[in-house]
Amino acid sequence: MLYQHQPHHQTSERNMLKLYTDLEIPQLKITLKQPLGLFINNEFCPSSDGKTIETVNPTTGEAITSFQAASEKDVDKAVKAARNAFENVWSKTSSEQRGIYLSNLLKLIEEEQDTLAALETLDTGKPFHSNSKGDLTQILQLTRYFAGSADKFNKGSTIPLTFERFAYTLRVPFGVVAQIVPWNYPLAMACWKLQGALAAGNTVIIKPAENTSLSLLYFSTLIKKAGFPPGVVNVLPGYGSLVGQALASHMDIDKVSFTGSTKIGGSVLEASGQSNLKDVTLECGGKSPALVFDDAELDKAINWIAAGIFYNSGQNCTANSRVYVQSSIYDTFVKKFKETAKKDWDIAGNFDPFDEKCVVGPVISSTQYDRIKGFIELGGKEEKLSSYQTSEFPNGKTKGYFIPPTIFTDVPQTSKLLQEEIFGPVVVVSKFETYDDALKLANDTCYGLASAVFTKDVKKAHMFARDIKAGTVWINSSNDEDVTVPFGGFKMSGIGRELGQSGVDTYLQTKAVHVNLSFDN
Ligand SMILES: NC(=O)C1=CN([C@@H]2O[C@H](COP(=O)(O)OP(=O)(O)OC[C@H]3O[C@@H](n4cnc5c(N)ncnc54)[C@H](O)[C@@H]3O)[C@@H](O)[C@H]2O)C=CC1
Ligand code: BAL
Repeated sequence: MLYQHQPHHQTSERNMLKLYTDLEIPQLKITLKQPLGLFINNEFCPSSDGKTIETVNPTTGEAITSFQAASEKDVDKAVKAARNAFENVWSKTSSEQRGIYLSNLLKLIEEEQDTLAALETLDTGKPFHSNSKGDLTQILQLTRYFAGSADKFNKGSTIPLTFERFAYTLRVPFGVVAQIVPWNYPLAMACWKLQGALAAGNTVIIKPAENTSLSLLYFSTLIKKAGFPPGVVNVLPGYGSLVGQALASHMDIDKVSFTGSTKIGGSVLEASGQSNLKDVTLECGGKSPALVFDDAELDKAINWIAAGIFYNSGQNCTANSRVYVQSSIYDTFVKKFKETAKKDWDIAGNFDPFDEKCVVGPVISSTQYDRIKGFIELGGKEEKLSSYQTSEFPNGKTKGYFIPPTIFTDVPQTSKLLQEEIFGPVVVVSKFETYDDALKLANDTCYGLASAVFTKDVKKAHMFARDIKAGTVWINSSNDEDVTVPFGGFKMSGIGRELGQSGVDTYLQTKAVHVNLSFDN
């Protein structure tokens, strides 16, 4: 690497002024100029108080570089830029032209996809070939979709009232939108939100997670190259408790969209209520069930379920982290599930996520590593549960945050491991007898993000789709998203929907216009 190691959270004169650094990713022979500043009005700038945040490579536990961390003053500056761009430029730009800017962006993402994917792997540890490139494929699909939607989803309707009166509705953007995104899919989650908001005609201030800001900062250079006018997109890296909180509380922001933990989602909602009642979209946590009935195609079900929990090291809000299996096939399922986990998802001593053979990378941070390890220890030592790990913890062999896929079996419904979101490669398996039994267990959670059912019985599958309280239901698959399909949660998993037409609708509000043709009254 060309970067210099900096001790954690150090603020120095040199950092204060540093707006770019050269990064080299030797495995892919990629060298890039990494922006490190706040992106406001299409320029990278230092933070007002000179604070920086160091970002760590989870594969090695070592620092990559430090970037500027926004202050409250910078939030105000970005809001002013976004407000000015909305009122004077973007609200007067045609929807067709917005689509053209998004199409320009699509072309640039296509050209730079390997660099963006490489940055994602460097900063998150997710395997380059099996994960980061997949994230970029999805980003290209959704950018294409939203570019095409800019002049299509903003149509209102006409409502006849009486002979001399009618009304029509306009679908108009909110104005200035704040977006707060997490670290599990840093660029993909940003693009789920950003492209939809831009297609709808809003200007945006987007905050990446403090531990994964590099890809979005690099992406900002493409925003400028694509021709978006200054102030339409502003990227504010910084701490959630400061920048995220300031955005959620800001009096001149019209909408906030957040993805992350249910706890912080609640505080974003509260901040809106305590400030200007800005519109709120939340994508929060999950503890998604997968049900396997005795008539399921067992091997296929196991492949889907293993991918649905171990992909991205289990750091998926929709991960099928609770598996319920009908008792008559339970033992066979458990045996085969362990075999599949070992065969397809073992870390296997591979600690380089740029290597094609690496399918399970490290988890994002030492904090998450300790948290997930804590759950595994709790399951074994306190709850005395049976478990299987595809291999030992690789202590001493790497400084990265690698956690071997772990399966807990015969887990009671009351177990903490079954009730709480672990957000790692850890799954609990339990048995059920009847459909009613299984449904009750599946719905016994405060979350309602996603669910999966495996059966050849069409009636049972659709009954489950009807009865489960979750925003997504997969029948004979799991975690296979599509950018054209709406996504979001029931219960404490969130408010609102993203992707598909909902991904634009969520950034539009309805204005009703009443027309009176009579001159008499
Ligand atoms: N639903 C999902 O996709 C995600 C869920 N999580 C869950 O959250 C757990 C903890 O992870 P964290 O990184 O702590 O998640 P988090 O909810 O704190 O972070 C998500 C985003 O919110 C921002 N944020 C933090 N505090 C804020 C505040 N007071 N106001 C506004 N924004 C704020 C962060 O900077 C980040 O950009 C994970 O173990 C997992 O269970 C985490 C990331 C993504
Ligand atoms: N698959 C993207 C949403 C999530 O799992 O966090």
